[in-house]
Amino acid sequence: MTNPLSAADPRVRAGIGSGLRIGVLALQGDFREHLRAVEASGATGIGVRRPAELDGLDGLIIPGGESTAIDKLARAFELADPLRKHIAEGLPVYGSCAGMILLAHDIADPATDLAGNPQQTFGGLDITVRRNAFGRQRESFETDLDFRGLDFSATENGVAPVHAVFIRGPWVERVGPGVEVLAQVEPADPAHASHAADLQGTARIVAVRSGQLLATSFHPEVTGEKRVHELFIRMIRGEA
Ligand SMILES: NC(=O)CC[C@H](N)C(=O)O
Repeated sequence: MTNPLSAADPRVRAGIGSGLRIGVLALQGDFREHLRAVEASGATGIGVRRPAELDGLDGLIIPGGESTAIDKLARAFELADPLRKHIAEGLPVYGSCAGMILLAHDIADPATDLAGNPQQTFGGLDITVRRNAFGRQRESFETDLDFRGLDFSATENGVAPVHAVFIRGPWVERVGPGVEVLAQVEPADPAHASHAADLQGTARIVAVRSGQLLATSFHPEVTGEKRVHELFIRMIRGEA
């Protein structure tokens, strides 16, 4: 439980991320949008392409994009193993979409390369994800979600509505012990269908947290939604 910052708190005036160094893995995908969101919070945003750039970070964001490409590039740039080490040592990490896939322990349907080797992840989050899960016909859609822990004015883990944009996003098929579910897409009531996802009547998990790791299937960085990055910053600060 956290207390909302009072208006007198210098962090409110300076931006809640002020004084933090937050890296964004900048190999492929929409890292520029995340860097913008980080800078908007008052933190210093650092594009990470080399292992040495992981040192001294307060947190790291793995952006949306293509998880197979980010995996290959991370290995080619010799970032994958140092990143696994930092995650194991407790570096706070937020992954959106492809970033969620890269934080997952398991992929239900991993892509394989030409030699038949399955794509790899950095891991850290005890979840199984399914890629491109929301149906072939209309893989991208928008919907409103109830997101736990975003209403910082509430005393207990306040739920707040979030407008979420999904772009060929994954869903979470399994959560291990200690993984908290923060948001799900509910099957649309056909009378009030607000999204095109074919959920076959089953709610699907699209946001999770475990310790210092946060992941969403959707992209707050493209809608100007600041509260998910704010939650991540509060996690870094030990306030959420
Ligand atoms: N917008 C995204 O990040 C899409 C993720 C992509 N479908 C993947 O498997 O990596």
